Amino acid sequence: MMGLAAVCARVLHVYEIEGSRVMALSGVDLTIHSGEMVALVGPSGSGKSTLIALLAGLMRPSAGRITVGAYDIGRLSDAELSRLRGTEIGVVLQGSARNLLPYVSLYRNVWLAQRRAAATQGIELYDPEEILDLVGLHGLGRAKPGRLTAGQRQRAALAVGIAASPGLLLVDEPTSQLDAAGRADVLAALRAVNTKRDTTIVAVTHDVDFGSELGRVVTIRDGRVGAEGRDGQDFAVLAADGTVQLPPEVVEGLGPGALFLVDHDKFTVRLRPESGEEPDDDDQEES
Ligand SMILES: Nc1ncnc2c1ncn2[C@@H]1O[C@H](COP(=O)(O)OP(=O)(O)OP(=O)(O)O)[C@@H](O)[C@H]1O
Repeated sequence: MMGLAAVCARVLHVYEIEGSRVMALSGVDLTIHSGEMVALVGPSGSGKSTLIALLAGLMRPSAGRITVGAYDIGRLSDAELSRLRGTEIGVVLQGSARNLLPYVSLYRNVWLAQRRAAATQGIELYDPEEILDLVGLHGLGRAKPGRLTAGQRQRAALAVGIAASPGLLLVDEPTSQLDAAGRADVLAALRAVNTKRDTTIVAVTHDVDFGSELGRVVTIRDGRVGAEGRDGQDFAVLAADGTVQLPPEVVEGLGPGALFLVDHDKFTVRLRPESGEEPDDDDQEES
């Protein structure tokens, strides 16, 4: 299946527990293109898991819109969401054990995950051995999860996640508790899935180095898209309501109340020069 795009538009999510409300997401605007690999990073409690659960259709947003491919997640029934998760959207939960049945072989784990998709017409299924090869577990089809290293188990969890050839693969903390070699193997497996199957991949991670290896790094801060990293550079992101978050250290450096010059003709914004600072050529032209 072709990679699925995912679009979040002004997404809000509120949890209600015992009469109190927690605003977990407060206006997420994010477009993930078909075939992209994206890391979601950010401080604990910033809303990453909430966002991935919404993309997986495990919950519906309190407000705003989430589309995955042609599906509007907020408008689907529970049964439709459940079907989507077993087929077009693959989900790998945090902790490989939660994705694997311990008492059957890897081959059987992948095969069982394919059963539901097999009943849905038009989905191309690969042989479980081929899927295990893709994530670097060649020859381990007969092994049970308990015999594997932590890194191999995580890749087996990925194999189960892609068993039904999803267009979007969502992975929560794929490298937690892995050593450097295990992390490199998981990265290679994700890259193989992305390039050979064109699967769109979104991974939540606390591991910033791993995240930057995926290419596009989206920082979630206080329930919103706080920043983006691409090719080693950091970018601030304009939200649909016109706000831009800056990293806390930049806010501290500039000081609250710092002014930005808005050029309405050029649709540009830049930091107002300090008084006494030489204006640049542009400023002279304009004055
Ligand atoms: N089921 C829930 N009920 C109530 N509040 C919740 C629930 N799940 C998350 N929250 C709250 O929503 C906010 C966002 O949590 P979330 O788990 O999405 O953040 P996170 O960035 O994934 O954090 P972590 O990196 O620690 O996993 C936090 O304030 C959290 O306490």
